[in-house]
Amino acid sequence: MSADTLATVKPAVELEGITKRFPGVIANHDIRITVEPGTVHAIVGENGAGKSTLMKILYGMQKPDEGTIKINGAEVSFRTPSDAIAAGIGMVHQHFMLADNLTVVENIVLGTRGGRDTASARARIAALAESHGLRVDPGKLVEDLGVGDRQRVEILKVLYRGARILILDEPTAVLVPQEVEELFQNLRELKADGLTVIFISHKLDEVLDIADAITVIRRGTTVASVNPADVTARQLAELMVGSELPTPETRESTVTDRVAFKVSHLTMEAEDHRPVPKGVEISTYVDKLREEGKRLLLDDVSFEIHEGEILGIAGVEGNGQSELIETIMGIRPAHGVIELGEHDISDWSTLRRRESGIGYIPEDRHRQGLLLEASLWENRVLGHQTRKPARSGIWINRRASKADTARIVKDYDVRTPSVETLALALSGGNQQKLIVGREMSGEPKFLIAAHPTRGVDVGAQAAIWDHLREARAAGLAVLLISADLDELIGLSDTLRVIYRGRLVAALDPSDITPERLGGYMTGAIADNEET
Ligand SMILES: Nc1ncnc2c1ncn2[C@@H]1O[C@H](COP(=O)(O)OP(=O)(O)OP(=O)(O)O)[C@@H](O)[C@H]1O
Repeated sequence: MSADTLATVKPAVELEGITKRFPGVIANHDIRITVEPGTVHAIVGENGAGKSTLMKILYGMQKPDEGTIKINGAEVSFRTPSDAIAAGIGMVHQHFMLADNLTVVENIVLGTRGGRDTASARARIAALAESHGLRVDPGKLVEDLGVGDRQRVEILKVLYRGARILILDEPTAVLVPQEVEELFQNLRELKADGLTVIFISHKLDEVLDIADAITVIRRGTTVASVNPADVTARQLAELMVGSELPTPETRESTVTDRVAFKVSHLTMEAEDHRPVPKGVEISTYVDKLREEGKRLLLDDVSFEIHEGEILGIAGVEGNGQSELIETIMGIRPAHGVIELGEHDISDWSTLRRRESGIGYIPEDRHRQGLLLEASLWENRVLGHQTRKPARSGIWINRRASKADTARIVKDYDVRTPSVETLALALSGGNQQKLIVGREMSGEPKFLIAAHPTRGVDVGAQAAIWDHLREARAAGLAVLLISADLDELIGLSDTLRVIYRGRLVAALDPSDITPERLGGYMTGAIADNEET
């Protein structure tokens, strides 16, 4: 673009003096951001800094109390997301909103006028995909697509609705390094085509890699707008938190020889669960299932975790991680044996498993982790009703529960006006900190940590890692499942990879790079062991 045309081009988005108040909290205060067209503009900030609120305002989901929004120089006032879409804004959510049982084309046209898979719809999608370099097979069922492809479908979906300004909410949280590189390539092409991308992320090195401009939000207000060429990731993190950060400690093994948790030959069929016929060995039965060509969601999974050990399981989402966790928690049946310490717990109820010392940080904090309509202290008690501090005789001890919630709020730096606040009023990262605090407070013997720091900022992430390391040093056994490869490599004592329901590799975390790990996860590097 030449200097003459630049002078006449209006900013794609101008936010001027945006303020949004909730009871007891000012989520946004006098926010000022200018996003130039044809750029990737990153917005970074701690948990609860106000990023989501701001994006909801820009996407018409919430109304600001004060301030103006201009799109391409014209002032707008959105009442609903449809208004924002009509103005050329598209939102790609972190959790994909696709129907698994429909094809790529059907998903893209769903909900648009016409809304059917017609030849002209197909032609338009093919043209969009071609011109923006968004490679994906239009006739495939979404359930057969990998995570990176699904994200491309989400991007195509908003482009199909005419978006010229795309908001991406933590788009790399679910991707392996190779997919991140592909996404960035896609974003560069979109930018070259004159589209504008607003990119929300906690991963500062990625932000520095892809963004043309970065705005830092702290405690609801814009504190800095920086050029990525002028800052390091560390300086950016310090701008975000307003103080200096701790450095990661060196690894010291705390692994003992006492087995805390063990699973043997866990196998789950895609079809309905049927019991293993009497007198038949599980491994013989599994071989038979394989011979019959049955699709296995878990395929003969065996491992043990010692006291003081963190076992990390890497894998692209959808390769059996959820099934594994659900089986261990007693939510979904599978063949095989599960042991906690001395006990065979395969037939125990979920409640009994929890009461016997299994802690669980679930992967979906909204569906499994929190009652959003309940207060923080009530959420503290959730799933721990029968134990201290909740239980006092047959009653729930409110005073003790509230005091313990206040302790968690302090120890885990949960940003909230009070323990009476409803969970839904907390930012995503602060909800996560509350769950981690609650599950660690139950003093579990064995902890399932599924994406324990998803959506939390660098400061809170370091704090959660410290808590996990401390508990491990005190003898806790942890099963860590995470899409954050640095987290997996940094925390795990032992690392396995799950691919199509099978544990395919046993790796030494001190001797692996995220890129090689990504290779195992996508099947590009084959098994390094047979069982
Ligand atoms: N509906 C609501 N009611 C009350 N308070 C709210 C509501 N939505 C957000 N808040 C508060 O506004 C503040 C900003 O939250 P927001 O979700 O915008 O933060 P964020 O920067 O997106 O955080 P994260 O990185 O954790 O997702 C927080 O203190 C949050 O508790």
